[in-house]
Amino acid sequence: MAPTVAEPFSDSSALIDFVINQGNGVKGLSEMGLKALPKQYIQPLEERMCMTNVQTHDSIPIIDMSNLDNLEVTKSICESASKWDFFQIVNHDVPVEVLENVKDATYKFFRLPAEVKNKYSKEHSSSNNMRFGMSFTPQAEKALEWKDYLSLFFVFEEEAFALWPSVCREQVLDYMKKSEVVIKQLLKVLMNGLNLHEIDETKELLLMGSMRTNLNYYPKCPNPELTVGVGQHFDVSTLTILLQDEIGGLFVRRNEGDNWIHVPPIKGSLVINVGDALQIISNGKYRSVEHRVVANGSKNRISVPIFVNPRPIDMIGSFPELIENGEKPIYKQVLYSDYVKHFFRKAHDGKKTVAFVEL
Ligand SMILES: COc1cc(/C=C/C(=O)SCCNC(=O)CCNC(=O)[C@H](O)C(C)(C)COP(=O)(O)OP(=O)(O)OC[C@H]2O[C@@H](n3cnc4c(N)ncnc43)[C@H](O)[C@@H]2OP(=O)(O)O)ccc1O
Ligand SMILES: O=C(O)CCC(=O)C(=O)O
Ligand SMILES: [Fe+2]
Repeated sequence: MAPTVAEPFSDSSALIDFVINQGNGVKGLSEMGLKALPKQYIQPLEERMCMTNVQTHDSIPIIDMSNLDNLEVTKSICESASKWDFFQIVNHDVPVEVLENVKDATYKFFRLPAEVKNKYSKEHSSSNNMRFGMSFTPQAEKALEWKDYLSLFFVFEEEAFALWPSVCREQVLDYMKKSEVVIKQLLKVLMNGLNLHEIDETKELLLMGSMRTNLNYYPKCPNPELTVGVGQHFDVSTLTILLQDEIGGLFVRRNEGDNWIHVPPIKGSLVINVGDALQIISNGKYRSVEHRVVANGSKNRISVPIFVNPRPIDMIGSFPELIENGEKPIYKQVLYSDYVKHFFRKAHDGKKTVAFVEL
């Protein structure tokens, strides 16, 4: 009789226990040297990336931020945001050293023992503002995503210094602080592009009143073509500022049915995308854009998005100044935390969360 290959886990609950409850994550699974992808991660065909749907002759814009006083530059930011919704910036004000430090800190966090990382899980975290987890919303997903993350919601510095993991807190705080300058520049340019020249305190809070930084870790995967790193989704932020490493694997598409476009890693660049909150605030003039991450068969990948958001307590809706004469608001007013909870309640299914507030 042919020898049988021993399954590493007796059943599904043993795998969930190892990955989620004990905090080993998919990183723990990957490091076991599995020869095949566990069935819990096998995505239905429609969720997998099909390489024949990738467009190779187009690329997203790359904007040099070194001369923001130049009208051509601000025009290209607004055009990139409204035509592409996704672009990369280079020569921005976030020092390369800050970016390298936060990438190193991400590796340091994920290399911690499972029991240390698990102190930040939903069940054990001392604050709702820090969460170590796997996949996106495992309780709602038919198939899990091949990703671990640490999510850090910034409330104030004292809390971050007291509670965030010591291996990454200073680096994340520095990355957020330095990025804030760039975020303000981008939002100012984008609002100017819609003829809104005065961003008062109330508007600034609606545009960038809260920030969440996620550290994403996508371990190498035995059968990358059968699963996803992150499924097709739209961010719920106003803007997302994303630092990716040199591995690649992030894809975007503007419209359902379009081919996917790869976002190539460029050293020192930051990837910018519009999220749902800016779509709502601008009454659809800037649009959030669908994106996804594929799994990788030979390399681990990390990324560090900063989600720039309204505050959870804010009611959001289109800015009256951005609704031109005769135009009607497309979206209902919504409490931002209700919007985000709605996003987190359902799996990544490629459906637009913004439909939740369409009038
Ligand atoms: C993880 O993989 C991801 C994540 C993403 C994220 C994309 C974004 O655009 S994130 C930007 C989100 N915006 C904000 O965080 C700012 C506003 N924040 C809030 O409104 C609140 O902090 C809150 C997120 C709604 C949490 O409020 P709270 O009152 O504490 O509500 P809970 O009951 O604790 O949570 C509700 C529900 O959401 C789940 N959840 C909460 N935080 C996270 C998190 N950081 N990551 C994942 N899931 C989270 C929580 O489990 C609750 O679900 P239950 O089923 O347990 O009820 C894009 C792509 C990815 O793959
Ligand atoms: O890892 C990436 O490149 C993108 C991650 C992402 O889309 C997200 O965390 O919302
Ligand atoms: Fe995203």
